[in-house]
Amino acid sequence: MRFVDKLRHRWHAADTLLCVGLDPDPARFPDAFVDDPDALFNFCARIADATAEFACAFKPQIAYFAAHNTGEAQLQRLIAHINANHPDIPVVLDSKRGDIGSTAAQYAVEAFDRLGADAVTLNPYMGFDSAEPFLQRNERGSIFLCHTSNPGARDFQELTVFDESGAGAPLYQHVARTIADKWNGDGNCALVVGATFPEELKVIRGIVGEMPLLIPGVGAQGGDVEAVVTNGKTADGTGLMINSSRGILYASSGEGFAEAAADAARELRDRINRWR
Ligand SMILES: O=c1ccn([C@@H]2O[C@H](COP(=O)(O)O)[C@@H](O)[C@H]2O)c(=O)[nH]1
Repeated sequence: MRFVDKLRHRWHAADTLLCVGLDPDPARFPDAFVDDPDALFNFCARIADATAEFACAFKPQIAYFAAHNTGEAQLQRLIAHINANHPDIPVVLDSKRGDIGSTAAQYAVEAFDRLGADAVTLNPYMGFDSAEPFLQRNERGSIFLCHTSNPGARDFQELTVFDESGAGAPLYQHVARTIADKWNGDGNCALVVGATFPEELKVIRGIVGEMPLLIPGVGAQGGDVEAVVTNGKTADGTGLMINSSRGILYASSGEGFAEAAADAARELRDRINRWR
């Protein structure tokens, strides 16, 4: 099934807009994982199984795996585990790729063929030819950075740029408009918008119509759930993958870590649904 269809189906079937982020940091694992060579996989698989009923998507962040010798093999195994055991839940690989076309083609193979992700996060900075190898895989999702959640997002993303007609607008709005109008011919695009910028989120929703938005920044980064849902939802009360990673993964460092993660996921799912 196409990524966008899988996501839409999941929003409605499970009544959730929560994306569970998988950012495994061994320094924060419960003691039971200390001597486990497959700790990244085992920890994340337990979290995924415990939180699946509350999730519209899972988002593994590649850096937390690639930082370790056997990490990418464990990531591959984790995505295979999710695809086998939770086939209705799309996997978004957060790798923020972007390079010249020939190299981008290899990154597309990495994300979709080797790792088996349904969608991937991409940096649009290098332009259309850098995105094309991903866009051509139109059964998969291409999720472009638009307005990120970090304080430094302002450094470039809010600078005024001028298009060919001479009209000026902040760069993030130009990115949103270009992707919605020119890159999304197959309906397989989505955007990353930080929860920490709810006013900008409202503007972006106005530009992109029903396009799915991946929203990191609630939980540990302090984004406000009410503002995110109110400003970002579509007319039918969906349109969002609201991500929380550390707030769910490390809800407890004790033996009951998976149950604590499930409680945190349920609580956030419910808090999101209150404002839909
Ligand atoms: O603008 C962005 C884009 C991506 N991220 C990623 O999302 C998660 C957030 O983790 P929390 O623990 O919920 O803060 C993480 O993987 C980031 O790399 C982002 O935060 N902001």
